[in-house]
Amino acid sequence: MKPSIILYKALPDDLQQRLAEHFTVTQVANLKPETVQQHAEAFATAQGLLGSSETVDAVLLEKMPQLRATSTVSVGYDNFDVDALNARKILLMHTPTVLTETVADTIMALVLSSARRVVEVAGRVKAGEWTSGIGADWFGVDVHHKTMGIIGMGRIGLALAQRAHFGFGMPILYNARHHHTEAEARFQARYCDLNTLLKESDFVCLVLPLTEETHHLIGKAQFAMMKKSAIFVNAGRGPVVDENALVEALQNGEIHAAGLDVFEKEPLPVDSPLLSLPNVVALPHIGSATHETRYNMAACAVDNLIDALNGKVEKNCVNPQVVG
Ligand SMILES: NC(=O)C1=CN([C@@H]2O[C@H](COP(=O)(O)OP(=O)(O)OC[C@H]3O[C@@H](n4cnc5c(N)ncnc54)[C@H](O)[C@@H]3O)[C@@H](O)[C@H]2O)C=CC1
Ligand SMILES: O=C(O)C(=O)CO
Repeated sequence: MKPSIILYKALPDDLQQRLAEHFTVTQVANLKPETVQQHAEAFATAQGLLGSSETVDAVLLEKMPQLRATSTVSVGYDNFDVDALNARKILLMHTPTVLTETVADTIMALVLSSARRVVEVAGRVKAGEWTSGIGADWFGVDVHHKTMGIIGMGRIGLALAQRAHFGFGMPILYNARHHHTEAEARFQARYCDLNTLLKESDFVCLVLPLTEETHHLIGKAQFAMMKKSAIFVNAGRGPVVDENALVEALQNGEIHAAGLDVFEKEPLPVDSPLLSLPNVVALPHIGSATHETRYNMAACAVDNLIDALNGKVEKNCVNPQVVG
């Protein structure tokens, strides 16, 4: 008999078919308590769980006593209670690598659009304000050859450094938990402590996972250390930044501008003060959102679940130690 799984995300037809070849699939809209209750039997017998963005905590796991593997269509897994999964020896699979280059492209888009005020001035053109030659009030600031500081030199940080170094001639500073010899050799990236990075960078780019350690890592004191001309970019996770402190830093001119793909609360509330600041480019968490990459992530997540339920955890597994 095929193992049963819960699918809580719409997938392309061919991937849905691939899942159905291996599993008995129950598709649900989300993992809200009402949904779980409505499909109680399917949750009670499911050995696998595949989807993205929803919270997977100890309360949900209690409803899934047979669960052996979860597969998220994302590289970040801060929405999972990993301790609770480990305690039950449930595997957690994720999708690193397939999205790396696309997310690095998005970060460069944020760097360029916030520095050159692309969104703001394009809006002024559409509003009919371009009626004569433009003056300094339409100007931005240069990106090329400015110093880029990368907080979190992992897969995406490295792909960002590559773009900034080879494409824009930017000196790279970075902070991470370990020295990154590849970044140092290929891009002459210089390791520095966080405070030095904040003080010396023209662009401060955050590509960190959300953990207990990184929660509100960047707050009032950190914005105060940045240059007044600094542009702050966050494409990691919203809660790594104290958003009230960010708003204050932007309003008080402590930093020049911000480019943001992630927020403390998503979707960003329509009354967020960030939305009324002209020096903020706010995107709806589109780091990996291209047709190609979202397909590749979904395909990777499907393969990951098939592998995990067959005991194969050589790649894309967050907690392979729970096997055996
Ligand atoms: N905006 C978006 O759509 C996307 C956002 N992300 C976010 O980007 C994060 C990074 O992804 P990858 O580069 O693939 O992960 P990765 O695991 O390769 O890199 C993370 C880096 O952060 C460093 N790090 C972790 N804790 C740290 C700390 N306390 N201080 C300094 N450095 C620390 C690690 O050493 C590592 O170098 C994901 O966890 C996710 O939250 C990822 C994909 C898309
Ligand atoms: O993969 C992730 O972690 C995202 O944030 C979306 O691609």
